[in-house]
This record gives sequence, C-alpha cells and structure tokens, in this order.
Amino acid sequence: MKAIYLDAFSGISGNMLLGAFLQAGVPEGYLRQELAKLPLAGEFELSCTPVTKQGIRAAYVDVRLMPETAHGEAQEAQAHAHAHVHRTLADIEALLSEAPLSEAVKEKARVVFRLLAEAEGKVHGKPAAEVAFHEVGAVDSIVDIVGTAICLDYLGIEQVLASRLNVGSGYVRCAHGIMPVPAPAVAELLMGWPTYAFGAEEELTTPTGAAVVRAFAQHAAALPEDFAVRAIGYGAGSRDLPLPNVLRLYVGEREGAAAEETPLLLSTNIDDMSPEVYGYLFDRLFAAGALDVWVTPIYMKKNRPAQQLTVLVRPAQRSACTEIIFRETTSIGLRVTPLAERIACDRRTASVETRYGAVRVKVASWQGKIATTSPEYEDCRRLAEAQDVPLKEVYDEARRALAFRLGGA
Ligand SMILES: O=C([S-])c1cc(C(=O)S)c[n+]([C@@H]2O[C@H](COP(=O)(O)O)[C@@H](O)[C@H]2O)c1
Ligand code: NI
Repeated sequence: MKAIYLDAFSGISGNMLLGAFLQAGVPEGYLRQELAKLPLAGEFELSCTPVTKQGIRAAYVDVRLMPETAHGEAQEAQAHAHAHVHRTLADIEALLSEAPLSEAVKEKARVVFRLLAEAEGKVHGKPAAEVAFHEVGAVDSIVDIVGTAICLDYLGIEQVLASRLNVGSGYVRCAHGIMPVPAPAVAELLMGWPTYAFGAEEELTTPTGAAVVRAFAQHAAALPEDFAVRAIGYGAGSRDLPLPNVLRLYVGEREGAAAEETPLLLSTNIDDMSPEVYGYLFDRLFAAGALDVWVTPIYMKKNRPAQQLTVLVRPAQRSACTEIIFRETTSIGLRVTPLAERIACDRRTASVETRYGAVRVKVASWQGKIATTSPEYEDCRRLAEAQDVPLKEVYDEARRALAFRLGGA
C-alpha cells in the first residue's frame, strides 16, 4: 500500500506541504499543469525555490497573487481586492466543480474545505455554510489545498500517517486581528490530535495544515516499522526560526498496513430516491476513497422494489463516505459490518511510455507472480480523446509497453 508519513516537528502549513511533495518527487510541471485547471487564470503565480533552513535543503513554494509581480496603482488595487475576497464554502465548491480536475482531486479538496468551514463556523458561532473565509478562502489557500490533493492523487497515496504536531506558541496577526497560537480554528481542528509547542514563539501549524491532517491522516507516533521509505521531501515554511522550519514527508510502501485495517461494509436500503442520483453518488464515494460501491435490487417491507447500496471502505474513509451517503441520498440509517476476510493481490503502479503518451498501469501480483495488469482508464481515455484513436488501442499499447518493459528487465 502506498503511504506517506508527515513528520511535523516544525508544524505544518499549505506551502510546507507543497514544497515537501515537490522535493519528494511530484514533478513541478505536473503540479503547475493541474493547478492551471483552476478557474483562477492570471490570478496567481507559483514560485518554487530551493532554500536552506538550519542546514536542511528544502523546497519553498510560494503562491503569489499575480499583480504583486508587476507595479502600477491599478494592479496593486487589484491585488488588494484579491487578498480580501471573502468566499463561502458554496463559492469554493462552485469553483471546484467548474475546474476540469479529476473527481478524486476535487473531492479531496472539498473534504478539506468542509472541515475548515465547520471549524471556522464553530469558532465564530455560525453554521458552516455561512462562514466567509478570509485568509483560508483566498487564492493561496485554494492553491495549497487543491495542490495537496493533486500531489496525493499523483503519488497514488492510499494511506496518510502523521506525527503529533508542533503547533508553536505566542500570538499571530491575521485578518481577525491578534489571535493566540494555536489559532482558534487550528485548536478546533486538532481536538483529539496529539500536539505540543517547541522551539519558536510563532504559529507553526496553520488552519490549512491542520485541516489536511484531519481530512486524511491517521496518527502514528513514529514511522511504522513496516514503512519502506522510497523518498523523503522537506517543504519549507516562510520564516527562519531557531529550529529547521520544514515539514518532513516520507513517501513509501507499507507491507503490513492492509492486514491491519479490516475494511468495512456500509449498507443501506433505499426505496424513495431518483435513480438519477446513483451515478453522481458513485463518483463522490469513489473520489472519497471507497474501495468499491454497488447497488443490488431488493424487495423491502410492503413488497416495495428498492435498492441496497453497499460501500466497501477502509476505516479511515468511513466517516467521509458516511457523510456523502447521508448528504446525497434519502437514507436515514446505515449498517456497518466488518468484512470477515479480504484476500488482496499486492498492487503497484508502473508508468509506461506509449506512442500516444504516458499511461499508468496497475500491476497486481499474487505470491510474487503478476496476476493481472490494468491500464488506468483516466489516462487511456485522455489520450484516446486527445489523439482521436480507439480507447481499446491505447489500452493494448499500454499493456504491450508494460510487457516489453517487464520482458526486458
Ligand atoms: O480566515 C480566517 S477566518 C482565519 C481564521 C483563523 C482562526 O483561527 S478563526 C485564523 N486565521 C489565520 O489566517 C492565517 C492563514 O492561514 P492559512 O491556513 O490559510 O495558512 C493564519 O495565520 C491563521 O491562523 C484565519
Ligand atoms: Ni476565523
């Protein structure tokens, strides 16, 4: 299982996350290409530079509002206006829906923004829908959150683990005025997550960093023994501190993780919902990390024809999928059953070059031998559409390229 471990000894923020992912192997060009799909054309510029923080070489990612890079009163006024746009959760969800990003990326970003809205709402005494984000709704936060979702998706991460978080101490000046550290939204988000304060009277963990952790991560005090590290990335924070102001990101594979996590079956009987909703529901559940989703025709009480919706999830995705089911369907109750046993092939993703372009291929092995190879549908579809060739031809090309590579290895 592909996993990451976030070692937040100097806290965690949006720009630290992006820097760490880039240094750990996400191509900068890919991140830029995907972020360009946000309907924020010309509003921001991503700057990625190598920096050294207390002797540690790290990547520093900064999201600059475009007009800041030029001069002139009109442009400065425009930058000022961008910095003070107050977006609601609905505004951000609309912006995400409009973007031709993958559904998995959009759903990951939505989960983070919903958590932020709930935390902000609690702090300011408002329903989440009425929260007007200040800093956390601005262009830089959208880029940080969507960028993080892009990186998780690119690396095919199935499990996110995180250490206890160094939140810092003192006070921070923000749009609200002066706030204690951790900022109230951070304190709200990190309820129940182990935290500490060390090394700097500064805000080390921001709302964005805390929300990403709460959205995707499970706590692990240290790197698990079965975590085979393949890459390490350091993402820099903006300030220079007495301690290295970096987030350390380990990318690797876990052997034992699958066995540790018994998947769950969430199921519910539905007899009063339009069939039009199912396709949308399936997309949302898969994007939130469901392992499988299916519907079985049944007869319910009073001989009513109905549907039994079943969703297979890992424990970490249980709450996100439960929320989607209650939000999107007419269900008012769920049965949760641990799967008695699941036998799974070992899986890895290989990237192959075909004459049409690069395609990721899932390679499943059983007892050391390849059982099946499965080219990524989204990659094949994109290339088939772009080059006007049959989808099956791209599939065949990808399988041929993989067979050639394996045969030649
Ligand atoms: O934008 C809002 S409403 C906001 C709320 C809070 C609360 O704790 S409430 C804190 N902040 C501060 O804004 C900056 C930016 O945070 P990012 O996560 O976007 O990097 C940070 O100092 C927060 O503490 C903003
Ligand atoms: Ni706030």
